[in-house]
Amino acid sequence: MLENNWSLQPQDIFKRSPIVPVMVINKIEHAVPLARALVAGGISVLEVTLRTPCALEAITKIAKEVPEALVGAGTILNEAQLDLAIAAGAQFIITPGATVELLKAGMHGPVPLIPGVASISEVMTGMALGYTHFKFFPAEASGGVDALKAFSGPLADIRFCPTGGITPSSYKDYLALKNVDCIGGSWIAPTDAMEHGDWDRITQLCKDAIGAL
Ligand SMILES: O=C(O)C(=O)C[C@H](O)[C@H](O)COP(=O)(O)O
Repeated sequence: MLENNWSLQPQDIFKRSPIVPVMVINKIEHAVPLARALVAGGISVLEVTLRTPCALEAITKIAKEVPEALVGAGTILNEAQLDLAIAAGAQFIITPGATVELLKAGMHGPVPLIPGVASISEVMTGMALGYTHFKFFPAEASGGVDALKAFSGPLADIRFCPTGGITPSSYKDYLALKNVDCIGGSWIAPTDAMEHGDWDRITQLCKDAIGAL
């Protein structure tokens, strides 16, 4: 098992916010207002997906201009992207799946990596390398709440952040599970609200979601 030398530990991320917005930022000018709207609504762990050309720049800007948030990079598929995200200022890394190469690189990196898994075997591969906190992805399509309940038997000490297909009507069911600390979702940062600059709507979505817990 490898030892990590991370600047913070995965539990610091998992325990900080029950909801992690999965952010797809199409325009760089949306990055900071979006981050501020989420923070104003009580959500301060932010995952910026590396799915758009301005994602890395968005991470850099949010890290500099919204210091009250923890900003991480999502959709990291390989070591090259891992290095770019860290250089951009990502404070944590989330991957949709996990290769052994990426798991090893993440363990040697300066910030925590949360590997994506969809099966017990994938968790076991991560555990063998020292990982204890995982993204369960795609959560709904991989068995959802029932799968995570089943995981808690053999994988008693492992924590999950389910993501993928989670909605305002299902997120509480996931958060009620004993092996779940937080969930990821895109509904909290809708593209149309960003396009219209409707930051108040995003803040309200956060307040509603957090307030209902
Ligand atoms: O790109 C990634 O690495 C991802 O993490 C994918 C996202 O987790 C899902 O797209 C979540 O989106 P929703 O299902 O709309 O909540």
